[in-house]
Amino acid sequence: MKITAAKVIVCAPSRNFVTLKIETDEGLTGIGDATLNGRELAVASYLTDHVIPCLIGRDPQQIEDIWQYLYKGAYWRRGPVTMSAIAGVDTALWDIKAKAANMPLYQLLGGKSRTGVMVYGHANGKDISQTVDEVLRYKEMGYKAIRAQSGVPGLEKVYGVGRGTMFYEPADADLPSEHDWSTEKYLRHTPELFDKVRAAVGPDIHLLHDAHHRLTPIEAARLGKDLEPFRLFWLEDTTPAENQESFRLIRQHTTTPLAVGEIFNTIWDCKDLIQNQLIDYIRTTVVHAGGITHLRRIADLAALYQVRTGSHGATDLSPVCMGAALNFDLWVPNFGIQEYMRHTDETDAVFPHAYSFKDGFMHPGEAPGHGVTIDEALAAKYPYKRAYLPVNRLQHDGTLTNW
Ligand SMILES: O=C(O)C(=O)C[C@H](O)[C@H](O)CO
Ligand SMILES: [Mg+2]
Repeated sequence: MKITAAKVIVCAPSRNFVTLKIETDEGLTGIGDATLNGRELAVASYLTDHVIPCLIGRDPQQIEDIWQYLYKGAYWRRGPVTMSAIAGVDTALWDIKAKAANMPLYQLLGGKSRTGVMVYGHANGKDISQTVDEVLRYKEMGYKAIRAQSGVPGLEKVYGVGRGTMFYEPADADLPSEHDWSTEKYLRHTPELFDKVRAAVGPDIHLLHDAHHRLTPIEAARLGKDLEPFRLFWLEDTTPAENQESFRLIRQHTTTPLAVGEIFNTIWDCKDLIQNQLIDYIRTTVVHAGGITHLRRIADLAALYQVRTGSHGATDLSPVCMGAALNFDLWVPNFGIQEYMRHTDETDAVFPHAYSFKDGFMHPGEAPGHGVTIDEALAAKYPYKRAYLPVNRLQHDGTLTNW
């Protein structure tokens, strides 16, 4: 088999997505997600100008060799743009291989390890009472795991609090909008939020929370301790993880399980965190961490240390990524949970898919490949529209801080 053509499709049905489509001389095609929120065109150019010319004529069945060729062959390794581009290729190649075998991708990876993929949904509200109501609504819809985020009194705009319900899109303007931040207000408010949420939802629902990189290690340690009575499934992204060592301090102070990794691109970003057992869940994804081929490597390392997977699944990861992730999740032995932020009907129409949700669990479906396709004619009706993530400033003096 040979790769005869490849193209990048950029479209914006409700938000921007970058999709790579690979064609072969045997008529089989595969698609991969290469979306990088706010930097979509950089990945599109990386693929069109630098990667696609290297793919033409290669055997698409040699997934490992092509992965190594793109990773080592560029000389310049790692980084979100490179690794999202490699992920787009890798996902499309796994799609082709599974279609050639006439199997859903999870079968090719080794078959299913579980009956379904437990996912967590996003409940949020402008204050505690609205957030509690939303958590109860998610429980009603069948979710077994729910992430709770709420507005903080005295802060105008906070990550995780949407303008509507059931859909949350943080990339909200064509230049970065500005949020305000006060760690003191947030640390005062969040334990109270979980006190109320836990009391309302009962002991059996898994509760999660995302601090979105905004704390220092010692502040994170304090939050972890304060949340211990409410038995969280995980506390996510408490502090930036460029310095993996900083998680040791948090770990020394709290038994609240820690999750991190949605912005990681390679195994090198989490090697120390995993080997020193400083985290409980690794959140790397198919699209931002080099595709199925590399994610499998990370999961295998994590398994040695009883760290489980909990892949990122926000709306900026396209349905193509979700389809691939669900196949991966159904197979991976050390699975923990999968994030599931529902896409809009517009997005779903452009990306018809075999996956489904029932009673808090998802299933990738039985279609050959990863089970997601793209309606190119419909995609063409939604041209790219620049949209950026916000930035954050400290409320008391305007210093730029982590968003
Ligand atoms: O889903 C999450 O946990 C996030 O933190 C979402 C991110 O803000 C989003 O993917 C940024 O593009
Ligand atoms: Mg997050």
